[in-house]
Amino acid sequence: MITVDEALEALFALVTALPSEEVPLAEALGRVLASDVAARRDQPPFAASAMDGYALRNDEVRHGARFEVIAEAAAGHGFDGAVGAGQAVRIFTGAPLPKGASRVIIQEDVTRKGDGITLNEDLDPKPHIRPKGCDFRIGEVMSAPRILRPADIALLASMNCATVSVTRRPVVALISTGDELVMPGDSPGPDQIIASNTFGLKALLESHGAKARILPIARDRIPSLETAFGLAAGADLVVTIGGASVGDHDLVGQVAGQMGMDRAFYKVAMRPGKPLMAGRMGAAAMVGLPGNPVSAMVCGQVFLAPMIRAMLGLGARRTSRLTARLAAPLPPNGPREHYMRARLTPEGLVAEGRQDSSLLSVLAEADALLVRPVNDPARTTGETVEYLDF
Ligand SMILES: Nc1nc2c(c(=O)[nH]1)N[C@H]1C(S)=C(S)[C@@H](COP(=O)(O)OP(=O)(O)OC[C@H]3O[C@@H](n4cnc5c(N)ncnc54)[C@H](O)[C@@H]3O)O[C@H]1N2
Ligand code: MOO
Repeated sequence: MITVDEALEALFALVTALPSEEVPLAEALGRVLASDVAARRDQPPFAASAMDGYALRNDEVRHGARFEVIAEAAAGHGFDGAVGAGQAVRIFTGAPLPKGASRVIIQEDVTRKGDGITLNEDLDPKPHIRPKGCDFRIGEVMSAPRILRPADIALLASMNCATVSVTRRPVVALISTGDELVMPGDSPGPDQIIASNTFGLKALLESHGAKARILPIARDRIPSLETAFGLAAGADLVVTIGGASVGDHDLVGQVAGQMGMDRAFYKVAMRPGKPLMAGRMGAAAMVGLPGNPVSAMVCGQVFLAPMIRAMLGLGARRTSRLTARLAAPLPPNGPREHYMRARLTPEGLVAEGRQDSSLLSVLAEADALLVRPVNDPARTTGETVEYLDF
């Protein structure tokens, strides 16, 4: 059996960064910027007032000084003339600062009478002017790769970019296998359960930037699995769920092999998730996940999410781990890396009591996967351990 790190390296070797596509800025949230973007203008493009008030010459400012208001400058409607000695321009936030002016006095600091103003005592000392280009200069770069957040979208819009080049979303085909499965909303027979893994994995993969297609459930028969693999054509990554173990009805490896899957590995020293397989199937990468619901979700987090990030051009790196103190002791770990469902409490991390890989309710309660290294000795309360945010 190979280690988790060795499996991850083998999985990275199955994928490459995908090409880019141009999308409207309004649809770019969460996408990965594929190439650097340079600002097409200065922002602001002119020195601008930061407040509502009066623009005048700074060297004339003192308590009791009087000025004649000669014009108005508003956002979108600047004043073309110049401000001379003893003159002021009524100005509003965002308006271009008129020529000759070097300070804005906020309106709270003046007394206005007709076309004249007098400066009050205790003037706000700030100039209230935003210099041209103080936010960004023409040619300044937003660098790729980068997952676009709301603030990035706002900055790109301000740079006057209407469309943006992003990495194409990886397309993942998800195939649940098993005679016992029906879709949510169907009426299960007495021996049947609901296919939950495809839905959990679709959500997980899409939260990492993939586009996931749920294919019809494949039955535990060779022609049914062949049909499912056929329907997966065109996907960048084909993921099967279940049928990966050693039972008489576990046919995924056999059928994938007959259909040309070049196997990279089978079985990883981890818990849950041991009977994991992967390889190349034509142009696509193929990963066969174990069927137990928690095993499938943990493998999704530990293996599929990093593969998606690599395809998005974000680099081939394992999911970053955080650290926390233990709020309860742990027994020694065995020969497989153990991903334990755990809760983050104010006192620290607490592993859930029940760790059976069928228990989705325990997974949904958990907010962390506590990582126990191979043969980790017993741990006491207060020791620092690693975990994945879940
Ligand atoms: N003799 C052995 N038996 C098993 C071993 C072993 O080493 N020797 N490994 C165990 C481990 S660990 C796992 S994990 C499972 C993996 O088995 P499969 O990948 O073949 O999965 P299935 O048998 O098809 O299903 C297991 C379990 O999960 C349920 N399931 C399957 N697909 C879904 C789905 N899409 N949604 C919800 N639930 C699903 C299925 O009904 C079974 O209950 O093998 C152990 N056995
Ligand atoms: O690996 Mo199985 O995935 O332990 O339940």
